[in-house]
Amino acid sequence: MTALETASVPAATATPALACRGLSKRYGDVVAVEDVGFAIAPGQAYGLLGPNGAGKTTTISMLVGLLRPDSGTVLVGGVDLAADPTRAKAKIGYVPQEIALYPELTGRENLRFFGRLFGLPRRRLAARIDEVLDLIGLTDRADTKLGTYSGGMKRRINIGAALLHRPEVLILDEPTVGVDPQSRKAILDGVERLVEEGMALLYTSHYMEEIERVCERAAIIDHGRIIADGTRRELVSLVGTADKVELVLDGDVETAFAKLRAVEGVVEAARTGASSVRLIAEGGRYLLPALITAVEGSATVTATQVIEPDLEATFLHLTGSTLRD
Ligand SMILES: Nc1ncnc2c1ncn2[C@@H]1O[C@H](COP(=O)(O)OP(=O)(O)OP(=O)(O)O)[C@@H](O)[C@H]1O
Repeated sequence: MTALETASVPAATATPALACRGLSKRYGDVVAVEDVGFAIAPGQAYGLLGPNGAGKTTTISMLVGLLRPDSGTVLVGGVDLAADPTRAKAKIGYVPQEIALYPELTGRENLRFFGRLFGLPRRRLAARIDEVLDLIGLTDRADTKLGTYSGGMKRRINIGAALLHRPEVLILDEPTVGVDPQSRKAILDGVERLVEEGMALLYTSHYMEEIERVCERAAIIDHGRIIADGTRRELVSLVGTADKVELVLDGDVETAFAKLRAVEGVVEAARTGASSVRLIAEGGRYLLPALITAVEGSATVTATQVIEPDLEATFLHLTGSTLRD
């Protein structure tokens, strides 16, 4: 079961770790972000899912105080970012897409450098670096030069740097783009651990599998606007409850196809090959026995696949384009 499926709605009374309302930003004629708003409770992971250019990075830049919004407000742990930027920013750990680290220093030395920048006292910092290295799974490589690290390991050090000052909110902008599978796993595992420990997380990605795994709730963002938000269940229900059912048949496929089309619940049917058909069916996963029975006497079903609606399907449904366009 994914995080999105087990979501619980946070108590309305809790102060959100991060909240924004009415955020908008234009670049000349380009509306990069328009009227974006959401709230993330402590211990909750919130996803921003959208294709490249949807406005995710612009949104984040406004949330972390790097870009002044044309309009809208940002509250970090109840602190207004515009009114008290120092206190608000101290609660945020931000990991940008670009990696900015020192290749001649070791992983540990890079973390020490960033810790000193944050003004963390030397003794507390050493212990905190050990904790962070454990969390990002790089204790073993901590004392080798960063220049020898893979892209994914560098990204993990970048995440570690953002965690040193124990932020209340972690903001990750496409953290797994271009990283190796081992680092991807380490990043996702580490992030899940942090959320379990009570950190609020904002996670942007155009990989819907990651959003589904990590985030309780998500917003689908396209052309700068949030076009839908909610739990996975709420989001996919926008597509309807129909499943895609693919069958491979052996026998008189033409007759079997005609019989399948007539089964109650089948809303669409297409031949996808000499012996294969694709059906769109309400509750398709429960309809399989009826489909198999329906073709008896004409053909036998030799393989089946049921594809339930996912966030990708939701995105396609809402925007008419795929996430990876
Ligand atoms: N500095 C800028 N000047 C002009 N236009 C910009 C600028 N930054 C972003 N844009 C435009 O604003 C829109 C949103 O861009 P943004 O980078 O926020 O999208 P994104 O979802 O983060 O995509 P990506 O993952 O590719 O960064 C795009 O149309 C982009 O071209």
